[in-house]
Amino acid sequence: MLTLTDLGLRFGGLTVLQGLNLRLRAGERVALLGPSGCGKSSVLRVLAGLQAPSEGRLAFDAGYAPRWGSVFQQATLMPWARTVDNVALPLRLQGLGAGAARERAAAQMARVGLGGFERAYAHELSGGMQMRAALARALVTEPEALLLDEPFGALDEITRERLGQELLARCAEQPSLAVLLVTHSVFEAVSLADRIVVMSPRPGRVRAEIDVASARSAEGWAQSDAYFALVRQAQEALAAGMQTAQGAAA
Ligand SMILES: Nc1ncnc2c1ncn2[C@@H]1O[C@H](COP(=O)(O)OP(=O)(O)OP(=O)(O)O)[C@@H](O)[C@H]1O
Repeated sequence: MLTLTDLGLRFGGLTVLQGLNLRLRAGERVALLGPSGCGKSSVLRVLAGLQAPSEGRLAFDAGYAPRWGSVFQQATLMPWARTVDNVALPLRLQGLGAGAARERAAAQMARVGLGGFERAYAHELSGGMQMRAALARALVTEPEALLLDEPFGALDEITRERLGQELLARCAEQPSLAVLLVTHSVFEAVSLADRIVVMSPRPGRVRAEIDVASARSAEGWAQSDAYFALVRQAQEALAAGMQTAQGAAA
């Protein structure tokens, strides 16, 4: 779907990303894992076109227009608008009429388990429901890929787990949907991703790639030995990156 080659990003004297290479294929879920401040969100902002890279190249494969849906840690719903109008916003921005946009937004809300809450305001929804609304808003334009920046980070453990499983179910329904997920949780990465990209501390580059898809089992994955082996592998890759950085700074 897309390739990032030798991506570099600088803000004044601060080098955030350097020589970062990343490939995302259609239908693939990739988790970006790395220490705080290593530039994970910056990678997403470059992909979403919100941030111009200082160097390197972003190339889309033939046939793919860069159509993204994004969800961030905060649901960022407009507090004065009903949920259906929040979800309909990207369609309205594309020029769709209010009636048609609301109809598609309501259908999308039903798909994420928010049927019946179309007229609710954000303060009437729980944190998990607000995140569902943000997911519906990201999916309402039927994007080819989702950019998820710690979307479940502010939720309680059970809601987080449930929304993760719902995301997997959604991906199974739409097999071509690609997902790039920024997370701090190695458990979440191994639970949800096909491939984990571990970044080094700033300047961020790819330190290790861990293949999850070929080890994943359909049943009881999160209780399996293979799951815990991959969790350990991801933890070790993260820790090794930190040690290298501390060594370099010493
Ligand atoms: N617009 C900006 N101007 C200046 N510095 C910036 C800008 N955007 C990001 N940075 C800096 O780039 C670095 C990486 O930020 P980024 O948010 O991408 O990291 P992250 O890995 O997502 O962090 P976290 O895991 O804590 O969310 C940080 O030091 C941040 O202060």
